[in-house]
Amino acid sequence: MKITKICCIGAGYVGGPTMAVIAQKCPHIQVTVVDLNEQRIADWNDPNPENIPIYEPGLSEIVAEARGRNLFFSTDVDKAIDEAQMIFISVNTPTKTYGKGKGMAADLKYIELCARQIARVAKQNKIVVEKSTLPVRTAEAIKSILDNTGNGVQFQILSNPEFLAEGTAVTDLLNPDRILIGGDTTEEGEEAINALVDVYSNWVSRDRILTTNVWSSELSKLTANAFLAQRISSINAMSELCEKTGADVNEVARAIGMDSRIGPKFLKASVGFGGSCFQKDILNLVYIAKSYGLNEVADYWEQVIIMNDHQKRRFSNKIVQTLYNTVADKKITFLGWAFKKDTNDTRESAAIYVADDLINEQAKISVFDPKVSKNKMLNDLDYLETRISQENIDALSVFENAYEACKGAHAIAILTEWDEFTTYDWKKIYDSMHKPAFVFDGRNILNAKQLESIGFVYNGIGS
Ligand SMILES: NC(=O)c1ccc[n+]([C@@H]2O[C@H](COP(=O)([O-])OP(=O)(O)OC[C@H]3O[C@@H](n4cnc5c(N)ncnc54)[C@H](O)[C@@H]3O)[C@@H](O)[C@H]2O)c1
Ligand SMILES: O=c1ccn([C@@H]2O[C@H](COP(=O)(O)OP(=O)(O)O[C@H]3O[C@H](CO)[C@@H](O)[C@H](O)[C@H]3O)[C@@H](O)[C@H]2O)c(=O)[nH]1
Repeated sequence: MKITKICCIGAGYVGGPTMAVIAQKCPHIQVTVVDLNEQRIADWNDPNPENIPIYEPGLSEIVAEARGRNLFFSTDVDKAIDEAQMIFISVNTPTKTYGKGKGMAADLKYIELCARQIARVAKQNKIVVEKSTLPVRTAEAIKSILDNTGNGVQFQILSNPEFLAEGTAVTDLLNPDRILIGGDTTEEGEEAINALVDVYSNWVSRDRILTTNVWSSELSKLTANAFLAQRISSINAMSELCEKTGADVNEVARAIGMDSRIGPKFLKASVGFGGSCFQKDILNLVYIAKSYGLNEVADYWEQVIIMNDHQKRRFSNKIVQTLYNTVADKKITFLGWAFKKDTNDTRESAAIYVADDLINEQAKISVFDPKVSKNKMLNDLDYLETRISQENIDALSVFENAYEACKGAHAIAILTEWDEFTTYDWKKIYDSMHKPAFVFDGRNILNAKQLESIGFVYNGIGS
C-alpha cells in the first residue's frame, strides 16, 4: 500500500517534530497533526515559525519549509482521521494519579479515547501506529476497541516507538540509530509494516529499520529507557562514593567509558535525571513486572528511581549544609530550570525538586533559564502541591538576565547544562555576590580551578 495521507493525533514534543521531519522528507505525503489543545495548534500555526510551541534546534526551519505545503496542524481530529490511511497516536501517557496503579502505571485514558475516536470515524481500512510509549500488550487493547466499536473496517496496529531525545530531536529524527516497527506476522500485518518501512526509507537506510513482533517492539522502548536511566543512576551512585573517597567521578567515568563494552555515553554524573520519560517509563515497567508477580525484577528497576530521588535530595541537602545549615532568607540563584539543555521542557526537571526542598527551608530562589518562562516554573512548583501558589510566587524570582539573577546571591546552583553558562564572566558574577560565594555545579560544566582562583567555593558532583 502506498501511503499518501498521514494523520498524527497529538501535537506535542513527539508528534510535532516527528511529523515535521516526515513531511520534510516525504513531500509526496500529506501530513496532518491534530490536537484537542487549541492553543497548541494555534502556536504551531503561528506565522512566525520561531514561535512554534516547542523549542528544538533546527525545528522551526523544518516547519517553515513544510508547513502549508504538505504539513498541516489542525484541531479537526475527525476530518484528519477520516482522510488518512495511516494514523499515528502520539498522545501523552503520563503516570496514573488515581485509582489502581496510582503513581506507577501508565494512564492510558488518552490512548483509549483516540482508539474510540478512530473506530467511530473510520470508514475505510486504516493502519494505526502506536507512537506513544506504551505498556507491553497495549496493542491488544487498542485492537479490541477498534474491532468491537468500529464500522466493520479492518485495522492493522503497528508499534513504532520513538527514541528521540529532547534538545537533539531534529538530528535524532534525521539520523536515527534505528527505526523500530512491530506488527502482526500475518500477511496483512506484513503489508502494514512494509507501508511504514516505505515511509521511513525515504531518508533512513533499510539496514537501520528493524521489524519485530508487536510485543517486542512495545517492550523494547521501555527497556531502552530503563537501561539508559540505569546508567545515570549507576554513575550518580558512584558520585557519592567519589565524594567520600577522594576519587573524581569524571575521571572514573572516563576510565570505565573507554572499555568498549561499557562505552563513553550517558555516564555524566548530575543532579539527577529529569524529563517526561525516564521516571514514568521505569515506574510503568516496575508496575508491569509486579502485575506478573515478578517482584525481584520490579525491585531491581525501582532502585534506579530510588537512586535518582536520592541524588536530587542530596544536592539540596548539600546546599543547606554548606551554607552553615541554614538558607532561610538567603538568595540562591539557579542557572537553568529545563531538564536538560537545548529544550524548553521542564517536566520532572531536577530543578523543580531542588527548588521545592530549598523553599521548604525558606530560601529565596532566583532563576535564569534562557528558554523557560516564569509561568512554567510556577506551574511546575504548584503541581507538587507542597504549598499554596502565593507562597511559590513569593519564594521565586525569575530574571531575563543571568548577571541580574546572580546579583546579591549567597550561592549559585547550576541545574541545567546550557552551554552559555560556561562562557559567562564569572569574575563579574563573583564581585556581585555575598561572600563566601558558593557555586554548586549540578552538571559539572564549570571550570572548578578557574572559579576557585576567582575566590568561589566550588562544589561539583562526585569530586
Ligand atoms: N517527549 C519525548 O521526548 C518523548 C520521546 C519518545 C517518546 N515519548 C512518548 O510519546 C508520547 C507523547 O509524548 P509528548 O512528550 O509528545 O507528550 P505531550 O504532552 O507533549 O503531547 C501530547 C499531546 O497529545 C494531545 N492529546 C491528548 N489526548 C488527545 C486526544 N484524545 N486527541 C487529540 N490530542 C490529544 C495533548 O493535548 C498534547 O498536546 C508519550 O507516550 C511519551 O512517553 C516522548
Ligand atoms: O549522562 C547523562 C545523560 C543524561 N542525563 C540526564 O538525563 C535526563 C534525560 O536525558 P536524555 O535521555 O538525553 O533526554 P530525554 O529527552 O529524556 O530522552 C530520553 O527519553 C526519551 C523519551 O522516551 C527517549 O526517546 C530517549 O531515547 C531518551 O534518551 C536529563 O535530565 C539529562 O540531563 C544525565 O544526567 N547524565
